[in-house]
Amino acid sequence: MSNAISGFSKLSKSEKIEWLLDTYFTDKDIARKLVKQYWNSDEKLQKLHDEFIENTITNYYLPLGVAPNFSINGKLYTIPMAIEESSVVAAASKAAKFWLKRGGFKAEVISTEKIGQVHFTYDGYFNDLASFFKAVKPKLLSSASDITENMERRGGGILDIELRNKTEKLDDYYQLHATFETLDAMGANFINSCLEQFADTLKNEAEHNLEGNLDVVMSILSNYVPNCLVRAEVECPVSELKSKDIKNPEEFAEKFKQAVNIAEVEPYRAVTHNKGAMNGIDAVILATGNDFRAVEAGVHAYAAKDGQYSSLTHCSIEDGVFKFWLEIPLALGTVGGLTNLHPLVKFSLEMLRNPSARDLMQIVAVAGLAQNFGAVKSLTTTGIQEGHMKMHLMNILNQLKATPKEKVRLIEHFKTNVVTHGAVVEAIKNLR
Ligand SMILES: CC(C)(COP(=O)([O-])OP(=O)([O-])OC[C@H]1O[C@@H](n2cnc3c(N)ncnc32)[C@H](O)[C@@H]1OP(=O)([O-])[O-])[C@@H](O)C(=O)NCCC(=O)NCCSC(=O)C[C@@](C)(O)CC(=O)[O-]
Ligand SMILES: NC(=O)C1=CN([C@@H]2O[C@H](COP(=O)(O)OP(=O)(O)OC[C@H]3O[C@@H](n4cnc5c(N)ncnc54)[C@H](O)[C@@H]3O)[C@@H](O)[C@H]2O)C=CC1
Repeated sequence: MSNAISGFSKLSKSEKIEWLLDTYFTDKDIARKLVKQYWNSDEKLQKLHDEFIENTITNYYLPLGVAPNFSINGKLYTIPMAIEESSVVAAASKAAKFWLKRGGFKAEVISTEKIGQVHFTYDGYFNDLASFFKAVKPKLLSSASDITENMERRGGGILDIELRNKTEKLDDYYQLHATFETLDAMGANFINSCLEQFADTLKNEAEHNLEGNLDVVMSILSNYVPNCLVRAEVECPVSELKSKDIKNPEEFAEKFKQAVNIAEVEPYRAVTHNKGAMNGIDAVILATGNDFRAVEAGVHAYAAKDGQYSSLTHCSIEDGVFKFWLEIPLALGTVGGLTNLHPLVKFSLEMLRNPSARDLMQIVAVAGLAQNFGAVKSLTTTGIQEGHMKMHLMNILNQLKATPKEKVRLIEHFKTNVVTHGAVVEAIKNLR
């Protein structure tokens, strides 16, 4: 415990860095130089980034790539993607180009309801609590009117509050289960403020008008939003699947469907299958300044909604038509959070023509579907390594500190040779 420190948060940025260097690094000059190398030379811009979180010491770069040629409901988009993994942007771009010639992507928002809960305990009779809730519900709603005024003016606000009896799961456990429409905001802060107000009102009213003890445990939105759903899909006649990598479209369609069916019934495969979709989803979520932890948690809960973790995408072949679709819950914002603060987020949103939250839900779902299509297409044709390792080659060359000249020679060499880590090591050895 000799590294424990009290009052770290109160130190200045430089003091924090010096403490880190003294405590953990052998070559402090190199470590200090690295940390400072990532500072933006524009001090105002750096300060903006410093203030996003706490104890900031420097910036952590992720590449921002773009995938062009996405036709979504007849409109063309170039989709921004912030991600560290090679081949994801290439796969998205390739899938976009593939479907551009086959009718493009269709997407629709099914619902936009957000959820929040006040979790509380009550040791009296349920019937008493139910009558009390009925009487107090208008007060719960009106007590939050200061918070909801602006949202209501925009057409959103609180949709409903229900009392839920959870005592079969846990002694004395009840909830106020509230639903919200938060329009272009993800809504976490709005919902949490409403919930905390409900909790105060509930507690105060219970003290005077309810027999027994009512205790509020916590008030928080849920990141599980099964009624904030978006669907994206592609379809075309099986015969039109024919392309550079698909010589026999009927065989491809059957095998692709089989791969999706496997992910529907086999959790080990479903997790990896969905990871492929999340490659696209997370990259757009990050580029547009949304909360990827919230999205990840909610999407995976949805994938397990029927009691077993399963595929987020589905496939059918009916009457010679291949159809592939994805349905996911997404609580996104195009206002609030980081969206109006991070200059690259603003840039990304402008590139997407300043979408509403509903538009962004569709774009993100399409990115997920495209990514999953690209991965499963590779898996069921060439195998994943061929394309992925082709894209990963530059990372291996950089790891091996290849010179610019060596890179040119080896990129040429691997146009006709299979990329594996061993093969690249061998080839660079032969050159040197
Ligand atoms: C990697 C490709 C696209 C190569 O595919 P290819 O056929 O070698 O590409 P190409 O050189 O013929 O180019 C065709 C198009 O692909 C795109 N493309 C091609 N190269 C680039 C590039 N350098 N930069 C940007 N875009 C690129 C681009 O759209 C290009 O068109 P163009 O721009 O020339 O008009 C293909 O093999 C592929 O889609 N592979 C799938 C890769 C993948 O899914 N990667 C994710 C990481 S693996 C993983 O995490 C998930 C997984 C697989 O486990 C999920 C699962 O199991 O389901
Ligand atoms: N469990 C979770 O997911 C939690 C997430 N968070 C964080 O909360 C943030 C998101 O919260 P928000 O309340 O969305 O952001 P926010 O607190 O920045 O509020 C956005 C506000 O924008 C205003 N607004 C302007 N135009 C609007 C429009 N057209 N539609 C809707 N609202 C409009 C509204 O007053 C709205 O409340 C994210 O950064 C997230 O990481 C915070 C707590 C918990």
